[in-house]
Amino acid sequence: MRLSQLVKSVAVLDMVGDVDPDITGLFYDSRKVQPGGLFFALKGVASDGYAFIEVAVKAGAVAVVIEDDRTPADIAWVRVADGRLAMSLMAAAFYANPAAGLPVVGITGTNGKTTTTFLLESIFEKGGLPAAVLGTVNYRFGDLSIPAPNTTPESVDLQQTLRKLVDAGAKGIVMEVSSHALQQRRIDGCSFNVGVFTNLTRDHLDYHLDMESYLQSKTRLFSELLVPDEKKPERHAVINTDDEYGRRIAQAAACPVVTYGIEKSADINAENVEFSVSGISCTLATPKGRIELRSMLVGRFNLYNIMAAAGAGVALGLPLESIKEGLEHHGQVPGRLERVENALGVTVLVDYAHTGDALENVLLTMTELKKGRIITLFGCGGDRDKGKRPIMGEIAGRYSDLSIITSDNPRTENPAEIMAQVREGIVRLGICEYSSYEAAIFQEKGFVSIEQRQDAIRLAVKAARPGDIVLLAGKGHEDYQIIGKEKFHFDDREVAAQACREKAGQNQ
Ligand SMILES: CC(=O)N[C@H]1[C@@H](OP(=O)(O)OP(=O)(O)OC[C@H]2O[C@@H](n3ccc(=O)[nH]c3=O)[C@H](O)[C@@H]2O)O[C@H](CO)[C@@H](O)[C@@H]1O[C@H](C)C(=O)N[C@@H](C)C(=O)N[C@H](CCC(=O)O)C(=O)O
Ligand SMILES: Nc1ncnc2c1ncn2[C@@H]1O[C@H](COP(=O)(O)OP(=O)(O)OP(=O)(O)O)[C@@H](O)[C@H]1O
Ligand SMILES: N[C@H](CCC[C@H](N)C(=O)O)C(=O)O
Ligand SMILES: [Mg+2]
Repeated sequence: MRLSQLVKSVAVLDMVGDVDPDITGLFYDSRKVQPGGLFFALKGVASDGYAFIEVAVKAGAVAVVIEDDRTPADIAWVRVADGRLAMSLMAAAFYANPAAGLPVVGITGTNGKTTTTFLLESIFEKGGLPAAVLGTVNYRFGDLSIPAPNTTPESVDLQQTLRKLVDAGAKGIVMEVSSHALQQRRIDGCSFNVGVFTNLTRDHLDYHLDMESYLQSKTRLFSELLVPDEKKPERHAVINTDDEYGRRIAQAAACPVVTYGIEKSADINAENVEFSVSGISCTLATPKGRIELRSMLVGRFNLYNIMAAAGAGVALGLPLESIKEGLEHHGQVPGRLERVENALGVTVLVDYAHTGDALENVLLTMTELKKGRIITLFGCGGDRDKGKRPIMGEIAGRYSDLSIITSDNPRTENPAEIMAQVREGIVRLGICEYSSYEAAIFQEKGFVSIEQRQDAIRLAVKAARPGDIVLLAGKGHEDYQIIGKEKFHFDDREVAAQACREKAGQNQ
């Protein structure tokens, strides 16, 4: 595609170059530029992309997009006010707007996005619209599964992936929209039909700095990206109005809002709710009618996810029967309260709770359902929000009989320091600290710190008695551990299964 054609999709401030090069690819990282590429020189947190123009040109870039007053020599360039926005719009144009003609649902919020995408994928399927799904676990459609380095990919990768999945036959798109993606305009080239808000609680304050800024980035989806237009005149916001931030977002929405909630009266409410170890049964009252539902998902927080998915289905005008079937017959959401089968009589669950709110919700559910004791193992990721560490420590300590602090993905931080910050939260409860030997035979409420996650999981299994719940939190579906800048294979489910087999073998 010619550069002049590509720039039609953006507001150009200035443009220089005697030729109109044919652009064969879009790149935002000089290290990945291919000959014929258009390079976007973006100002980032860690570096300024302008500094890499020379490298990009050497690698074959034929034009650059810049967002400041400097002017590169000997290369065609385009100046725009916001490079990331321009990149999103150009990427959509370059890949022939894969999302334009399809129903597209974007889900945002601190917790519950991945779970809700799985429910919606199932609803779309039952409604005869097999959907492409992009989120934390992977980017997928049918047999195609692409690894997901980020929950929401950078705009160029997003549009390229959507093109691939739509060409493979996807009839709808369901995607998680992270606050980073909203802030960085990764999704501005996508035309959404429905936006879903799940909830907002503390996370990512390393990046957003405070809750107001975090809220503002989430709000963009509803106030700026769901404005009805001639291409998509029917757009809807589906919002959890039990959440105080949800109520504020509903007021800022640029399109009709479908509200849902358990506590407050909303367009979608749940009646006759029964929670048990085997799932949730309830009647969903929706503007289109009632749905009698039996879900295999466990816990009150999952009822919110069910209502979010039902709300999106209703907003899209899908038949109630498809919504019911989709919600009742979906696969296991990987690493979300995923059971590790064992012969010990212990309920071993792997879960992705990596925020205080998620951990509290899961532990409240466990507290309601428990027959024995609760053993919780978790850590906190490095190079991420430090403030949530003691909060998570305190929550684990409050609800668990034994808390095991361990390493998550330490990244470039020292795991022992991260664990010490988690420990501060538990210590303030005055709970007894055990050695690993004492923890294995614990009688009283206590906690222990074990840095190697594998050893920590073995200890959790060793300490468990029949009837106990072992919750392995924070890494969910992840099959790796990031230490320094390297990724090593690590899967809580595999390690726990092995530990259970070993213990069962010793018991015989
Ligand atoms: C904090 C954050 O979101 N950072 C993203 C951001 O980086 P940045 O703007 O700071 O980039 P930078 O490193 O300063 O570099 C500036 C520019 O120079 C370029 N560059 C850099 C070096 C070089 O040699 N050549 C070159 O061209 C970079 O590619 C970039 O375009 O833009 C980069 C390019 O798109 C992203 O790769 C990067 O994501 C990093 C890897 C990341 O870890 N992001 C996480 C926090 C994230 O996005 N998470 C969310 C939420 C997860 C959830 O809770 O579900 C997600 O959607 O996954
Ligand atoms: N609606 C909810 N409210 C609070 N906690 C939830 C909710 N749904 C799930 N959780 C908890 O949060 C964890 C993460 O859930 P899920 O992966 O669905 O969220 P997410 O928003 O996709 O997270 P991420 O930001 O990491 O992508 C779950 O493992 C569970 O512990
Ligand atoms: N998408 C989340 C995942 C956190 C998972 C946890 N295991 C960690 O590495 O911190 C994030 O980037 O904050
Ligand atoms: Mg997710």
